[in-house]
Amino acid sequence: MAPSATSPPENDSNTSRPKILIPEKVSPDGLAILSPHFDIDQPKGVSAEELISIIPKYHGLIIRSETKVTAAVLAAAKNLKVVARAGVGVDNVDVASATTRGIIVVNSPSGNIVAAAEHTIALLMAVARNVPAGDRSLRNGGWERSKLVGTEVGGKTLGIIGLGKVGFKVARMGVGLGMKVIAMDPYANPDMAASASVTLVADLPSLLPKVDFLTIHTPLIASTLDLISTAELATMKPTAKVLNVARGGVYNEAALLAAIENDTIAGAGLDVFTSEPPAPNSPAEALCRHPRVVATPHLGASTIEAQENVSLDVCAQVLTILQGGLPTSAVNAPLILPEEYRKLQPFVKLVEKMGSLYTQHYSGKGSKGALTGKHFDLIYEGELAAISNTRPLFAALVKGLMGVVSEMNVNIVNAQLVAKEKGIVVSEIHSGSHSDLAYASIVTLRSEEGIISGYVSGKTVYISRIDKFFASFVPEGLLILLRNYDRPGKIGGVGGILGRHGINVRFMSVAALEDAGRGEGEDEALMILGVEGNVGREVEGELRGEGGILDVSVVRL
Ligand SMILES: NC(=O)c1ccc[n+]([C@@H]2O[C@H](COP(=O)([O-])OP(=O)(O)OC[C@H]3O[C@@H](n4cnc5c(N)ncnc54)[C@H](O)[C@@H]3O)[C@@H](O)[C@H]2O)c1
Ligand SMILES: O=C(O)[C@H](O)COP(=O)(O)O
Repeated sequence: MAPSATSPPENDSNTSRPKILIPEKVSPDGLAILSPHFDIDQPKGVSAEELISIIPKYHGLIIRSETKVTAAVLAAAKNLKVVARAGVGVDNVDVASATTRGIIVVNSPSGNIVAAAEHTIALLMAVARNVPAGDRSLRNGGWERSKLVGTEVGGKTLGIIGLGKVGFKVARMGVGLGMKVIAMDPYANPDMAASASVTLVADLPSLLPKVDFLTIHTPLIASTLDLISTAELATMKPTAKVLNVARGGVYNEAALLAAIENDTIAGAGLDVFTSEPPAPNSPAEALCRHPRVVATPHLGASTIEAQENVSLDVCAQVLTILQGGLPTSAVNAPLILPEEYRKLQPFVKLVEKMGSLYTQHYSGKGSKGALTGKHFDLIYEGELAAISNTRPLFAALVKGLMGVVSEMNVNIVNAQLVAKEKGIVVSEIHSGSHSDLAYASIVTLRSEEGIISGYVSGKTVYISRIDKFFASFVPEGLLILLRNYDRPGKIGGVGGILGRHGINVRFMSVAALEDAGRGEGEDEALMILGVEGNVGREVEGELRGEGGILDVSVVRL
């Protein structure tokens, strides 16, 4: 069966434990979570070509902003289940390509927010008070007091573009410094902004001419690339200074350099660049050397605390994913609330088993077993029906259906794509609470050829129905399903055949027709045997030949 987000990975044939590659400096705190379970490699200075050549043997990749996880890297990563970004920005990861391949990308959305906001304030104060210039001068034997007169930030206007997690923290810190804070973010919550004494404005023309300091805290996306360029800078006060602790490219670097050189604006504090480190002879390099620019080498998240946070955050998620669970911060998967996760987890296992049972039980029965073009109803009854986000169950079904017939790595990230590609249509039906249900929740998989139902008790999953037969058995290990006439002596005959072939019977359950379902000639039962041993074609043939046996299927769950 192909490994996925809902099952532990198969190991590379040369290793005994799954392997994790960490080509950048990641705090050891999180690595301690992983080392008991996985082999961790931390090579230094891995080039793009080297990454492509070594990635096939790894199941997890943990990175920061320096490693470029390109489509070519992901194409070579035949065992990879997860790319974990120990930080926020995933602009160095080809997320679309990872999604297509079913590779989960996770990040740490909040671990370094305080660090980034504080670094913004550090740059704000540094550019306002010429701290680096004073330090440089003194080191060179100077004592330049009059040349380095700064400006106070208290009472000044701080403009923020992007009032998300970092932007909002910066806003609160700015207010704390006595600044007037105005912000532009079309998706910001106006109530939250008002509660933090931030005035929201509708657009850049309403913001730029007013600010003494401008800071951007958006991601770098198509709509924010070159957000501030020559035209925008020209509308600002010549005394204004700009800050960038978000991503290189939100200010056009050439335009920013020109604006500082021709006194359109007064200076800049920059932590991030379009190319890191800045390319030789590029505008970014000239900005870094400019006397009115304070520059740092992408240090926004580089605090001990932030690195501990992000490391713990992503390593916990890598462990969860590689052990078959759902991550808390997947970039390319639907979010699921923790309380929903607790409720859903056993059902994820159940539905995957049901899908796998479906494919194996109905396969070999002519075209009826084929999955392409098949329509399934996945029906949730009882408490489960009240949960709206059942995407993990949908994914578990597709994985279960496909897992036994395909090498494809199906998981919550790519399940919809895979289902579409294979022509599998699943209608999820939330059928509400029924007081007469025997269990708190029942899941039913219904298709043209039959019905499979199941339930969960504690952490154990059970199948309660196959077609017209009602049973209760744990769908685990090697099972033989025998449809037979419900007459005495069947069990002995079957037991004799299995015994002759050295097959051990772990359990046996007989599923009968519901009384109401008994009609004329319906004297059938379904025998479910949990077995250990090798059930080959010969055994199957002998079972089929046994008098009164109508149908045999062997499934491994
Ligand atoms: N320098 C560092 O070390 C460092 C550290 C942490 C975060 N970051 C970067 O900071 C940025 C912000 O991070 P965050 O966690 O606050 O992100 P976030 O997603 O919480 O916030 C981004 C905000 O930008 C807003 N936005 C998007 N497009 C916009 C537009 N065109 N105009 C105005 N607002 C727009 C969004 O509505 C959102 O509120 C990211 O690029 C992240 O990678 C850098
Ligand atoms: O996106 C982020 O989290 C920051 O830019 C931090 O990047 P880093 O992990 O490379 O310091």
